[in-house]
Amino acid sequence: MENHFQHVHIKPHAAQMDSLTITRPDDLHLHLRDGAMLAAVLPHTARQFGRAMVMPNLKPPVTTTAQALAYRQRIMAALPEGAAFEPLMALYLTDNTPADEIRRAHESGRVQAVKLYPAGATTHSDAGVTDLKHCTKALEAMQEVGLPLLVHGEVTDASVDIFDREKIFIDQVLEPVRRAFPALKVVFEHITTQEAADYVRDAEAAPGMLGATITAHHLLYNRNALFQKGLRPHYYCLPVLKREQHRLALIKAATSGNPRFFLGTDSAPHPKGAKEHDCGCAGCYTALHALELYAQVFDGVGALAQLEGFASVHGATFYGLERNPGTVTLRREPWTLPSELTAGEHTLVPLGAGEIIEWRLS
Ligand SMILES: NC(=O)N[C@@H](CC(=O)O)C(=O)O
Ligand SMILES: [Zn+2]
Ligand SMILES: [Zn+2]
Repeated sequence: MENHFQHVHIKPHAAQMDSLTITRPDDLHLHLRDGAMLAAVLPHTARQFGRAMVMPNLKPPVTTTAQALAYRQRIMAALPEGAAFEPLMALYLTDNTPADEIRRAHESGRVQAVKLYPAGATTHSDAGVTDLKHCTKALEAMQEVGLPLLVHGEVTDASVDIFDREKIFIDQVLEPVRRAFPALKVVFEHITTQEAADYVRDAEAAPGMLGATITAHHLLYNRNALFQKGLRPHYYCLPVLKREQHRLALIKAATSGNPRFFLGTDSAPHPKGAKEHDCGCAGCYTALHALELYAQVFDGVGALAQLEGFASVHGATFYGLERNPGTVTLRREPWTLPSELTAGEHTLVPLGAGEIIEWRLS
């Protein structure tokens, strides 16, 4: 059982389902990168998902509508022939984002969100926001035109323990910004703690005003995965994996049917050499097998019936989008995940490399 997603407790259920067909899903938090990496990873996402919210933390970051539209064109050009996939674009918020840029983004019809990276919080966040007080005009404009704020929800204060950064972000940043801008739509991205799940579930918010994405890796693993018989860089992401108690709270949230919770893989490709390094990059590569990983989790708690809402309905509704046309089918058909993949001149190691996964996309 060693290499077999041992953290998911399989519940016996009355009628075992061996196949599941759902509306084509959306990945509402995704890193596609650029150039050869984009070309290598995009087909994995386009095979499964109808749309994805593409993160703007390129180097340099996507801070203007013009840059977002140009990036969108590069993504469209990298799509495999005949793929029906639509990238949803996000702007990277900085201390200097003018309100006019927000209006241009909205008017383009192609930019669906604005992303807050607290400066220094994660990969390519150095150009991020040092203090939200610099962003008042931009946030007012977002509130006015209805562009959601997506947050990497961690404080960066060096005195705050890395495992507490998300919990403290709720009180220090998230709740104050939601109070100051009551008509701002907010997505708490890649939540990792019980506190975040409880906050999103319980906060007072009209329908469509507050959401959260949950990754497959935070549903599958607790922080022990980082230290399983040695240091495991491919399980290192931000926010970092947490205790089992938190993983269980996330599973509860994701499988609850609550429309505030939806799928966002945070698939974040980094070349193998940049992960297996003395200062390894944060990010797990899950685009290859994203939907299958989520199916594994939902099946593990007997909640496959909730997968379609989480993966294909709640996120689309939040963003005011129609559901995707078409369906995807998953079958119970165990297969072994590849130990690595070629991505142009680079190698990628997918999450759970070498492990057996129960579900397979047809
Ligand atoms: N999640 C990660 O660990 N890394 C992401 C950035 C992010 O989403 O915070 C990346 O771009 O590599
Ligand atoms: Zn992030
Ligand atoms: Zn991310």
